[in-house]
Amino acid sequence: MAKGLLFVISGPSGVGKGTVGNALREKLPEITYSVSATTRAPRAGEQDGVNYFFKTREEFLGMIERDEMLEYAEYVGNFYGTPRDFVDQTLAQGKDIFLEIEVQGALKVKEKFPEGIFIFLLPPSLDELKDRIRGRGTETQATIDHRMSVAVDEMNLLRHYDYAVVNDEIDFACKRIESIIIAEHCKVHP
Ligand SMILES: Nc1nc2c(ncn2[C@@H]2O[C@H](COP(=O)(O)OP(=O)(O)O)[C@@H](O)[C@H]2O)c(=O)[nH]1
Ligand SMILES: Nc1ncnc2c1ncn2[C@@H]1O[C@H](COP(=O)(O)OP(=O)(O)O)[C@@H](O)[C@H]1O
Repeated sequence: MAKGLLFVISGPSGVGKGTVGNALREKLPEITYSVSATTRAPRAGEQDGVNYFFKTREEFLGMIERDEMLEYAEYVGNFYGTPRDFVDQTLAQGKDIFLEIEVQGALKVKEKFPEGIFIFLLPPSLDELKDRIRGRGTETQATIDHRMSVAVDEMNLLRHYDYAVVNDEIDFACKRIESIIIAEHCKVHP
């Protein structure tokens, strides 16, 4: 059986990875998403095992030590990582897997899975990005400033990606990603 394809959707905080990811899941329910582990505190409405596996720092470090992470990154004071087994099992079953992760982690995945398809989600502008992070209302001013400075550094890494998708309108961004998925499956040499 042919292995599935690994897609990584990355980009700065607040660009709309979660929003576009949710819209994509609604349109394409057959898509399998990896659930990350994190040491960040759950936000209102987030569920353990659905949005993230919420871990203590000790538990997370244990997973790293046991080599259970495909990649992990420290991002704005918390750890985030992709459990390796689920990704391997999904691909072995011939299914595609989607990772929605920040930029450092995406580049680590690229070292291990150079055949992966790396999609960078871009904001229409930096001002719009700041408005989106602020509008979400989940971050303090200090965290917003920190996330914005990280965002500028992250955008400089666009050249390592295969595709750039501007998230101007959620529907348009989804269409672009769907088109990429279709095109990748039509490749003669995937
Ligand atoms: N490297 C890495 N980044 C992740 C992982 N899971 C989530 N992230 C990223 O970590 C960043 C912060 O996530 P979060 O605190 O949920 O905030 P939000 O995505 O900006 O709402 C985002 O860019 C996520 O895409 C992971 O497993 N590995
Ligand atoms: N295309 C879009 N147009 C307008 N607002 C958007 C768009 N995509 C996302 N947003 C808003 O921007 C904020 C950040 O989106 P989110 O999905 O949480 O980003 P990320 O997961 O990349 O951090 C949310 O309030 C979301 O509703």
